[in-house]
Amino acid sequence: MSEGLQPGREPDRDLRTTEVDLGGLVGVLATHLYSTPLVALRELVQNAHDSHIRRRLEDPDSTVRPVIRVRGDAERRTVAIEDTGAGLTEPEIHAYLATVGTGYTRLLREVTGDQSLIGAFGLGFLSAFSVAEEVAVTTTSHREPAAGHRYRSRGGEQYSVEAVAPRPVPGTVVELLLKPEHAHLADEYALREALARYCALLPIPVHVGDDPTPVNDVPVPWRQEVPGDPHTARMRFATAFGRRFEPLTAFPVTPVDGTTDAVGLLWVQDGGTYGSSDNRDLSVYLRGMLLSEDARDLLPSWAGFIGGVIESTRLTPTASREDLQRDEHYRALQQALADAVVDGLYETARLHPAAWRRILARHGQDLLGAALCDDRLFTLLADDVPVPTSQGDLTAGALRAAGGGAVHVALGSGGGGFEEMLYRAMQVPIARGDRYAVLPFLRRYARLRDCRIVELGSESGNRELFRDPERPLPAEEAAWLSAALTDQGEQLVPARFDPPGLPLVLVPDREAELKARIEDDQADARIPTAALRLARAFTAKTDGTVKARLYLNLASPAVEQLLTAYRTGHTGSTTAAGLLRSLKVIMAAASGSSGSSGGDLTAALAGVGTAVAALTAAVPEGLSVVPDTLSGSGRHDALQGEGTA
Ligand SMILES: Nc1ncnc2c1ncn2[C@@H]1O[C@H](COP(=O)(O)OP(=O)(O)OP(=O)(O)O)[C@@H](O)[C@H]1O
Repeated sequence: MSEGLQPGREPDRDLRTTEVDLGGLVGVLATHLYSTPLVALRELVQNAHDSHIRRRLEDPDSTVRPVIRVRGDAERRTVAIEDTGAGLTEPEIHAYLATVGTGYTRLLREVTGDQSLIGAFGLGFLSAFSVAEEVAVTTTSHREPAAGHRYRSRGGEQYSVEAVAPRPVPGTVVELLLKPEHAHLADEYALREALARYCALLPIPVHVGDDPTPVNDVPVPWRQEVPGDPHTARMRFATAFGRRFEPLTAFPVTPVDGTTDAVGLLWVQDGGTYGSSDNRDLSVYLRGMLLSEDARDLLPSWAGFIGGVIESTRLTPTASREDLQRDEHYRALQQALADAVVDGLYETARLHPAAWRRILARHGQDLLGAALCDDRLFTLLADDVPVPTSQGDLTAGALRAAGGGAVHVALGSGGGGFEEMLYRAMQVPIARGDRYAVLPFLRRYARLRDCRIVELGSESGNRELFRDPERPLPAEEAAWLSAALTDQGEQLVPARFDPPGLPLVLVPDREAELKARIEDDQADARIPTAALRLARAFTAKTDGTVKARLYLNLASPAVEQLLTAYRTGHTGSTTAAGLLRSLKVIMAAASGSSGSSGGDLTAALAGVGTAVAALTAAVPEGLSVVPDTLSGSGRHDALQGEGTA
């Protein structure tokens, strides 16, 4: 610790008072405290509101109907905020309006305990100077209805007060002569837009210009006086408030015992969200006044589809009253809002099935991810949320039923590879594991519902697809088949798989594919050097000589017949093998997996013609090239196999 700072020791120096450069301070407060010029209007409307509350507290018998009116005059470049509240006496102008850091409002709240008063810092009025060249406040106090005073100031540092005629009814009008750069604030259309948001929860009607309808005329659904069905009232409010999206449903936020006092409304927004898109939109009000328009961090990060409005007296605003202190109340509210979203979705699923279906269709992708973040949400969504599959969106339950009790998910990115072709032949839908949250969601679903998950494209998934043959093929037969069926870079793998009608399938080696792509000379031009060096260091470890595996289905009648023919020395076996080889090439070309191998398509097509010609060539009476085994049901199956594949 330095010598100058010692705890507990009284300084024995002369105490002097810190000087304040008032001009500088006023300038900073007026110009830099607030992020948008509209905040000045909010502060002045809020003062008008507080003044009405003051009037009610001091003069409970008053019959004056509280009204706030804001007028813009584009030609004169002025905005005026008018109230019929308490007004100010001349000493009050000096003591409160013109004293930075002191206001009457906070005192009044402390004395009366009235929590509907908004002002606290004694700073807000200064914001008028951030948008105005000159400010005039003409006021008549309800205590001295025969006296009028006008405060005037340019810049806020110096001011004058003069006696003027009293206002017809007590109250105040604050007039701003706007700086040229803020002239747009005088546009009444823009004023209406901004004030509708700022004042949505204010209990006193706020009018713009001569409009007889207040900007805040939509009933606030969590206030008791709203008549009719609560859901209708909620939807009405959400529709009026949600600026960017139509609401699909709306549900309440209610105080959580001892934790938060927040009340309000949340809604599910229409408008597609994909994966990580974040359209969270939360406005926070304190004592009826908008504090923050973008308090999205109070909502759970997975709730990109939620909009809402809440109010709470426990949150502490920053002095600019545009943001919130991140204190324990803030954190408690975060938790409460996450619970409110989950409760609301449960309520929607139960009470509003049509809206629930729209939400699932609209936000399925987001909900898949959301379900992973919240256990209760997972339970709600496990059987309802649509999962993108090769056969369109399906629930995990439908996916499982169509997969014979297992959910199938493809890990590859392209889709449409051999797995898909194989499963299409079996009518089994495959979930798109490359889409946001699909794979972890299905893994969790499989654990919850105790069902099998088959991950295609992984080694275990391929093993699941291609089972080992019951008996290994004799080496000599395997060698003959390999020579007859494979092309360069292909490896023959005898196996058993479904459907039995499919005699063989060619599966490209994904790592070899990657290696070929990375080692391609042109990769230099497309991939940054450092990344390419790393990638090549990795692919150097993969062998890459096997570009594709040809799985031969020993459970297929066509293959069985072929082997029988070969074993009996039937002359047609070579022709039949040639046909299968052509089939392989044609299927690989059709499934788009012929890139790295698979043979020449033109040659394969020609091969079909040659085989047909050989099988149908005129032969002497009594000498058949087609043995019985191939002319019966086995042959029929073999042809069917070609057809289905
Ligand atoms: N329209 C008005 N009618 C009557 N009194 C007003 C009006 N506007 C301002 N005042 C008085 O001027 C005081 C200072 O206003 P100012 O906006 O600077 O601070 P505040 O409203 O008290 O607090 P905050 O900075 O939190 O808004 C108020 O407390 C109030 O006593």
